[in-house]
Amino acid sequence: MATVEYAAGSFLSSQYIAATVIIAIAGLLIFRLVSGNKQRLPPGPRGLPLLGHLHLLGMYPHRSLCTMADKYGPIIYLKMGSVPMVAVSSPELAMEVLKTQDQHFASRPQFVAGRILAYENQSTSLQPNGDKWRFMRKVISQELVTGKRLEMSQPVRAQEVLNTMEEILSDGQKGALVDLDVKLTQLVLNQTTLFNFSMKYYGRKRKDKAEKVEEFMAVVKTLGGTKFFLAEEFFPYLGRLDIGGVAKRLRGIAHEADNFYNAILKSHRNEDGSPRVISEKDQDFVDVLFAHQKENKINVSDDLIKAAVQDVIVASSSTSSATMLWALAELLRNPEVLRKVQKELDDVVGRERLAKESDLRDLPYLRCMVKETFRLHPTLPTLFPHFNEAAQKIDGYDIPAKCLVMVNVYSIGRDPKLWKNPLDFNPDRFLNSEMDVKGQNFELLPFGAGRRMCVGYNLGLVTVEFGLAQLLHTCDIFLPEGMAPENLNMDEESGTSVTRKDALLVRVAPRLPSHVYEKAGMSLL
Ligand code: HEM
Repeated sequence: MATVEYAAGSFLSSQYIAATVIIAIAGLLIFRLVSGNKQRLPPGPRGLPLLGHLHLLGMYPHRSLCTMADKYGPIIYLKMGSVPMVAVSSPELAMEVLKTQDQHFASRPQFVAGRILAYENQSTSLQPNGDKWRFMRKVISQELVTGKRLEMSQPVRAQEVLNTMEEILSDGQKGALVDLDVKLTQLVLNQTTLFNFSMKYYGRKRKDKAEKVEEFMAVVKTLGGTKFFLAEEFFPYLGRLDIGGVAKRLRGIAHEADNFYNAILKSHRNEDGSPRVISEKDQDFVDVLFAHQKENKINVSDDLIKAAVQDVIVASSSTSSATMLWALAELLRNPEVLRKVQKELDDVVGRERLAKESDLRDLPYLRCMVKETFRLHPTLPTLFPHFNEAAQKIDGYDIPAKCLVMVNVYSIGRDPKLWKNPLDFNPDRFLNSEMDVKGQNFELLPFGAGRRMCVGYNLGLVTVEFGLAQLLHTCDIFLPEGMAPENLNMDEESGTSVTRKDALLVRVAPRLPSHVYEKAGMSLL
């Protein structure tokens, strides 16, 4: 009897357990169903179990999101593995995210790649919304890229542009095809590193101050080309597996970069470790940050300084040079526009002197051409991901907490409802328009808008506009012999920013009388 009782008891007990499990699963499903019904998520395509919609983004997420927007509308909900993502692609919804609800969406997701490469996400662009981020933005906007500082650093920028034009023209005179990709990338990197820590790395006339040029070039290239999405960003439980050894590789790069920044910090310190004494006008970004470290109002660690310096190098260099290269490629494909830009330069600057930054205000067509480039080729086509800590609503839809929010400025720039013949490169569309790129017009947002807007947009803009003005004024550029404009490859390469896939190789000839170059100290051979 006891045995039967025991057996029955045991039987009942396993029935009980099975029932409990079934009820639990059913309860969970019902809860999910009910709570899922309660939430009104934005529309979007059907995802796969576990993977969500990751497989739909492909190599060029901005373009895939643009195609999805055509089907599902200007707000889409996706799952990246276990991470929710919302993409908006209309000026109205961009305004909602970046202006009306700016305070809710002004944070950043904490990327695993950023933890490895950017000193625990301490760079300005990856910091979450908080005191340190506000501090860094304030230092950059009030001490690094103020109108006064930009004016003070103008001769340095101008000299670098001149050196680059001299190299381009010299190479062109030798009959070689000139790789504008290399020349303009090096130009912007020189300008950026001079601005950040008073050293430059490239060119015939470099002061031989900087060491390990190749290593530096490799690090910047790798950082610029890194896609910030590792598998473990979206599948946290895969973290320890490090599939493909990506995290290990990133740690190697981070180590190299760290050695490099340590040397820079050391060069800005005295033997005893105190910051070097230098007049205010000669201070670079590292000096400015050391001064704040000394004040000790907020914990400005060496890591924070290194993260900030690296951020400005990566954020400013790849974006500015890529924009110039897109502009030049469009001009080569649209010779009529090129002729108009050069005619304006001849009318305003003439052929008896070189252009100056102060000429830019009198070159409206050139500035329209730059806007048109930003419209068709925003180098950060979905901005950096925005992030909301708490659940919010956009356009009546529920946005879950901790969601990646992407603003697809690429889609907006090519929307036929907003732009006539959107795929044409036509700067004239901006001629009688008040629209600018400074975050007030949500149809055109190459620098974003609101609290997270690019903090160096004024420097970025002048770098691009002046670099192009000087290049197009001093040089005639042509496609390689026999290449038709429509055959110039416009494919994209997607990394931290979207650049041209192919190098831009051109033939170059001087446009100005030789005495103008001589007077400027340029030797063309
Ligand atoms: C043509 C050149 C440039 C373009 C197109 C560009 C574009 C952008 C964009 C789209 C963002 C993200 C905005 C968002 O997430 O909402 C950004 C952020 C940023 N940019 Fe730029 N940028 C350029 C040049 C520069 C320069 C010269 C600097 C140097 C001071 C700079 C420093 C930064 C920083 C630090 C951030 C992060 C801001 C934050 O998260 O608070 N950028 N940039």
